[in-house]
This record gives sequence, C-alpha cells and structure tokens, in this order.
Amino acid sequence: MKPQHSDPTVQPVPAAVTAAVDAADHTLSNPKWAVLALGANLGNRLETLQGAVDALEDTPGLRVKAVSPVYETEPWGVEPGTQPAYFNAVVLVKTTLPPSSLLERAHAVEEAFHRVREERWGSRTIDVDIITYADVISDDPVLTLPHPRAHQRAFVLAPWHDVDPDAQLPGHGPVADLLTTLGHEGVAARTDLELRLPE
Ligand SMILES: Nc1ncnc2c1ncn2[C@@H]1O[C@H](COP(=O)(O)OP(=O)(O)OP(=O)(O)O)[C@@H](O)[C@H]1O
Ligand SMILES: Nc1nc2c(c(=O)[nH]1)N=C(CO)CN2
Repeated sequence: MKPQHSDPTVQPVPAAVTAAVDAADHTLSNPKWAVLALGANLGNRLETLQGAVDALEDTPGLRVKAVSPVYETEPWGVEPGTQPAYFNAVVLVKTTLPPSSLLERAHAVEEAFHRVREERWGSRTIDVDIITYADVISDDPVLTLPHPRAHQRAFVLAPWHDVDPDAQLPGHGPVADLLTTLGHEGVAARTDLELRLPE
C-alpha cells in the first residue's frame, strides 16, 4: 500500500483547524432554540412586526417556529404619557447561528425598518431583543444573556408564556411564576390582530 502523505506538499491539518471545523459542524447539526422579543411604537406597528418576523425567517440558518399573539403595552421605563403605546410580540426560533451572529441579524432587521437610536428606551419603529439563547448565561454588555431586564417586563413574559407555557428564564425560573408575580398591568392582548408564521 502507498504510504499516506507521500506528497511532500501536503501538510498535515493543524489540530486547531480540525477542532474549529468540528465545532462548526457540530453547531450546524445542532440548532439551538432562541427567544426573541419584538417591540414597535412608531409607524405602522403591526406591519413592522410582521416585516421583522418575515425578515427573521429569511435568514439563512434560522427558522421561526412560533409567533405569539400581539400585545398592546404601555411604554415601560419612561414617564407616563411621553411615548405612544407599543405593540409587542415574541418569536421562538431555531438557529444554527452563534449568538453574536444572531445579534448582528437582529440589528440588521432593526436597520431595515429605519430604527434610529437616540435616547435610552426612546420610541422606535422596531426593537429586536434576544431574550434567551439556549441556556447560555453571559454578562457581556454587547450581548447579555438572558436579556438583563426580561424578568421585569410583562410585555416580554406575557407573549412568551402564550407560546411556551413551560418556558424557563435561565437564572430566574419559570416564566409563569415571574408573570404571576409581575401581573399583567399595562399589557393587553390585541385578539383582533394576528402575526403570521411564515410558511
Ligand atoms: N440580550 C440582548 N439583546 C439585544 N441587545 C443586547 C442584549 N444584550 C446586550 N445588548 C446590547 O444592548 C445594546 C442596546 O440595545 P437597544 O438599543 O436595543 O436597547 P434598548 O432596547 O433601548 O433597551 P433594553 O436593552 O432595555 O431593551 C445593543 O447594541 C446590544 O449590543
Ligand atoms: N411597553 C414597552 N416598553 C418598552 C419597550 C417595549 O418593547 N415595550 N422597549 C423598551 C426598550 O427595549 C423600553 N420600553
């Protein structure tokens, strides 16, 4: 039998490269669940939310698996009466994208809908937040997981609970319990409206 690597120009593949390719293969064959929260309080809020859901579904390596009911919610974190009401919804996705790429995609969707970043918690055409990515916990300010304020926000927990009643917020426990503690003040389901799950 011919000895392997008899061609002197063929270099052995470094272990680090093999490990990186194996890790990428593993990620591709091992999609993760992520929970994304959508919010809009400027422009045609329903149309923009639907556009964001469709844009997410158009992302290679990402499938939208569930879309929550639409909630109309009082602006959280700002003086009452200073901003229009929000429409909020939650989508469950399965993705082979790593968290950093999912955040990039979330930002690209925001930009596509002309989101302008001015003041903190300012009005916006669309906000796409990553609430959880699998059970990853990270305090990196660029991408904090789970989202650091999700447990305080009924506008996230109520629609999330609708699409996944058994959901757990890593580090905080069952979403159902958090919602019971927080209550539904300022969040109302808009049962007359609906977001479509892309086909
Ligand atoms: N889990 C996360 N999801 C989205 N952005 C995050 C997350 N963790 C950290 N960030 C960072 O937060 C920065 C500001 O995000 P953004 O402008 O959407 O905040 P906000 O919607 O006004 O407020 P909040 O973060 O309270 O929802 C982003 O550029 C992003 O890097
Ligand atoms: N009701 C409501 N209030 C908010 C929202 C939101 O989506 N809905 N998003 C914020 C920043 O992410 C700040 N305040």
